[in-house]
Amino acid sequence: MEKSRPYVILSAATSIDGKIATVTGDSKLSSKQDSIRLHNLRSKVDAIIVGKNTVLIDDPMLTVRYTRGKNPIRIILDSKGTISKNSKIIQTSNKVPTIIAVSNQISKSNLDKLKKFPIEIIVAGKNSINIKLLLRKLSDKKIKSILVEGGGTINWGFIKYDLFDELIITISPFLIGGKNAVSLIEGNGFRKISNSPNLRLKSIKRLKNHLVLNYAKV
Ligand SMILES: NC(=O)C1=CN([C@@H]2O[C@H](COP(=O)(O)OP(=O)(O)OC[C@H]3O[C@@H](n4cnc5c(N)ncnc54)[C@H](OP(=O)(O)O)[C@@H]3O)[C@@H](O)[C@H]2O)C=CC1
Ligand SMILES: Nc1nc(O)c(N)c(N[C@@H]2O[C@H](COP(=O)(O)O)[C@@H](O)[C@H]2O)n1
Repeated sequence: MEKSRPYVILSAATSIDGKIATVTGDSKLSSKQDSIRLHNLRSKVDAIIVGKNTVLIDDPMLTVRYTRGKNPIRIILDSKGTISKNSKIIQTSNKVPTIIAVSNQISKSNLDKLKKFPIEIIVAGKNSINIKLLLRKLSDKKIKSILVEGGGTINWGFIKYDLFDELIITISPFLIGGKNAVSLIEGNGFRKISNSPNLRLKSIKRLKNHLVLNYAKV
């Protein structure tokens, strides 16, 4: 692992067929027990990252609620700074530390809108967000551990550049199907299995009908 970036854990709940949301964006795959596990994990990391589609579709809080513990910093990857001011993330930015990562593509008007809220804006990249550069900037801010909570497009962004250390996937007892449903990993994917990162199964935990798989990069 490079020293210049935080420790990165990719986290998601999938159906048995590897989807993280249906075609309509329904994504509640975890059980209550698994959500408690997730919130416990959230309380142990310095920051959570999600993509802008996840904010648009889920309107998440990304806080610790099902257990006691500190809220991590919330980081949204949103090149053009299009996040809605009505989103829970923006509306609670006075209570939970929040960073919006943008690129040079952001318009002045979007930047001005974001600057009205108590959020930090980090510019990292010319077009899309340069994740490697962003991680370096987060490292400079003493952020040592990050939980990446999707969606599929963001997951691919971390996987394709080999910018993660661990993978924690809950396999939920559902079958979703549909070529337009969101997969754990979107994007172009690898052309050969030999291009995949090598993963070592660290643990399997059974939570009734859910299985929590924890893989580490070899
Ligand atoms: N079951 C689960 O565990 C989870 C399910 N989900 C589900 O996933 C779905 C959303 O996933 P998805 O549509 O893939 O979108 P994402 O949430 O992954 O967001 C993708 C967007 O992030 C922006 N982005 C900024 N920088 C980058 C970068 N370097 N690499 C990739 N993307 C970047 C892009 O928009 P731009 O170019 O404009 O910046 C891109 O379109 C939702 O339905 C949600 O419910 C999400 C998380 C967990
Ligand atoms: N681990 C996991 N299981 C699921 O079933 C999920 N739907 C998700 N989604 C991620 O968690 C966010 C919601 O967080 P809040 O409950 O609003 O705090 C969601 O936006 C995804 O990032 N994860």
